[in-house]
Amino acid sequence: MRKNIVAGNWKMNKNVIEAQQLMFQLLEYKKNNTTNCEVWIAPPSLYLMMAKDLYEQDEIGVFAQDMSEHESGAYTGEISADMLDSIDATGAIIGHSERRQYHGETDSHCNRKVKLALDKGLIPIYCNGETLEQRKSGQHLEVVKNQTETALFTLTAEEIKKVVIAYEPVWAIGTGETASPEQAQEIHAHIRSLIANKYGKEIADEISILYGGSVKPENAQEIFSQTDIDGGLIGGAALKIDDFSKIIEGFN
Ligand SMILES: O=C(CO)COP(=O)(O)O
Repeated sequence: MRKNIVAGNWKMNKNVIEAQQLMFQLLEYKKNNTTNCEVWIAPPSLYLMMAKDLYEQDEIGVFAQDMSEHESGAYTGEISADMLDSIDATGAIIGHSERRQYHGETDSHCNRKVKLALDKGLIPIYCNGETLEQRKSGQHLEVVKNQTETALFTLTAEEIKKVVIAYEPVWAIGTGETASPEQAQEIHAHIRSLIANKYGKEIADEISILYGGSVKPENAQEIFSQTDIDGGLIGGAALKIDDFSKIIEGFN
């Protein structure tokens, strides 16, 4: 079902004490405030069980930042869908541009990961988005189309409904440069229409599409107010409770 979501991708930040502190702060915030969106976090995988123990009532969704394309076995360093399921994780981010850039991840890998996640009842947050070069040369719509089709269009209608998509233009990640609300809206509408063409409008209207890339307390509200933007995947500004809570309030 299409819902409003603010998700924090902590990336490779925070030691265990700092992570625990931020998890506590978020829980306190959730207990004391009514939020008009779901609140999810993706801490480093080392801390996922700690988050699950703390959020006893599933107040906050707990996501891995990545997940293996293999089911089990000799894959040193990897975490499987089955393992995430066994700790009752909510889901996993899949295909983040940093995984693509530094770890050679492709949309074919993403396709396998998304399927494995869905098979275990995990929510995949599938990330796509163009580079600066691709945008400058006017290829952004085509790039996002190819990414979306390769990674997701082998899914059934029932499966794709459960996927959350995060459009994250690479040039806006960690750079302080945000896509304008209009630029983001254009791509979000594009993604939704691709899904509508393949699966029908009813299905497309059920899918949450998040924007990621330098979302801050100052710009969250305007971004979230766009028709096809259902929330944000937040990096740097998810690391401080004050900033993250103000972004959540972008939905108030
Ligand atoms: O990559 C991101 C979230 O996954 C966005 O990061 P920033 O919010 O730091 O730009």
